[in-house]
Amino acid sequence: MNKTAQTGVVLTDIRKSFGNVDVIHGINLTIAEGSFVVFVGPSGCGKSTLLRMIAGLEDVTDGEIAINGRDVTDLDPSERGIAMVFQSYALYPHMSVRDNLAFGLKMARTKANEIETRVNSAASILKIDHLLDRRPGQLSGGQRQRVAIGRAIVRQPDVFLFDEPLSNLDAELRVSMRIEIARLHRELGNTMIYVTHDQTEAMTLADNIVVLRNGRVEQQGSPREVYEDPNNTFVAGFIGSPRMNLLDATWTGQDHIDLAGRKIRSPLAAQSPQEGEKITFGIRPENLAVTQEGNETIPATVDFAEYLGGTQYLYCQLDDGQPLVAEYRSGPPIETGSRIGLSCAATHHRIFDTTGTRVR
Ligand SMILES: Nc1ncnc2c1ncn2[C@@H]1O[C@H](COP(=O)(O)OP(=O)(O)OP(=O)(O)O)[C@@H](O)[C@H]1O
Repeated sequence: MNKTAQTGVVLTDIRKSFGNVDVIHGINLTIAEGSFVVFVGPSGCGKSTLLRMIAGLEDVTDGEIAINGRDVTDLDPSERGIAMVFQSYALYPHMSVRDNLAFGLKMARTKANEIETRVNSAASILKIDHLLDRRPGQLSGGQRQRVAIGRAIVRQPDVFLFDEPLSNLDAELRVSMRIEIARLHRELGNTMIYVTHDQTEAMTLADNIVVLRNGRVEQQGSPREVYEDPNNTFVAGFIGSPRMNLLDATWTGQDHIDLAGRKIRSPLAAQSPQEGEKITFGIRPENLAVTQEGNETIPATVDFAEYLGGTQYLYCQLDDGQPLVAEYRSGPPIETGSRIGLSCAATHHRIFDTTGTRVR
């Protein structure tokens, strides 16, 4: 299909090099109109570079970017129908909030009454009406970030781009601003593309997550898909906190694996590894059942029991020395140093081959 006939944001074989260093290696992505997409990945994986190329703040070395059916690859940022919110707020300190909100519209020669309508509407959506006459220096961090978002709203863009907008805020404010941004998306319904290295932010905001590593897409899917059905050990280990346990094990055939000297039944689908083949056995902390040590369970020693009130994270060691985290919710707290037994239903087993690719 012709890429420019599609709505939303379509990236076709996007590449980026800085000098002779290739940082984005041919990314193809379709971001549906009206969706909230989050780019996540470790530091340096190319999240911001990709966002800045969509914004037009960075040239693409090769490939095409289309927004709502228009090829914008070579257009200036102001011609793309986007508005970007930066981590640093980028407000003008000598101007009032009202003038900060209005500035871009004035530059674009928007009529005064139209500016007033849009500024008042954005201020009302963001609940900053009472702050319009203040200067940025007289605002809290959270209020400044609202003004920065307001400046994007008044431009009525097709696509909002957020580059780690909450990372300068303290933990509590980050949570409340996260809820605000989710509300904003529901109210406005625009396409939003959001960059963060915080996978909790990604999970809670996104309807679609793009997991990046070294300038490549490792997986794109709903939060549930990337959490429940990671393509590989990288995604499995990156999404989720505490992360999925990824343990060395051996496929022993006849629907069994050997983990730390214990045989576990784990029926494998069509792509079974060879008998005796090494595999990586993945299991989320919350899917481990903690009981007393016994024949039917995997024995472990609790190195550290973290008590969080409603739940406990048990940092354990299997008898072959492999570390593992188990989440424990029922029963009285377990003490550091305890011996426990672990079990897990086969539906929660995730099996990866030696290349890290998921086989089940
Ligand atoms: N102007 C530049 N010149 C040279 N290399 C750059 C430039 N900008 C970014 N890079 C490199 O490109 C790669 C991707 O950087 P980018 O900022 O996109 O990563 P990121 O995933 O956003 O990281 P972070 O989470 O740390 O912000 C990094 O290796 C970085 O060093």
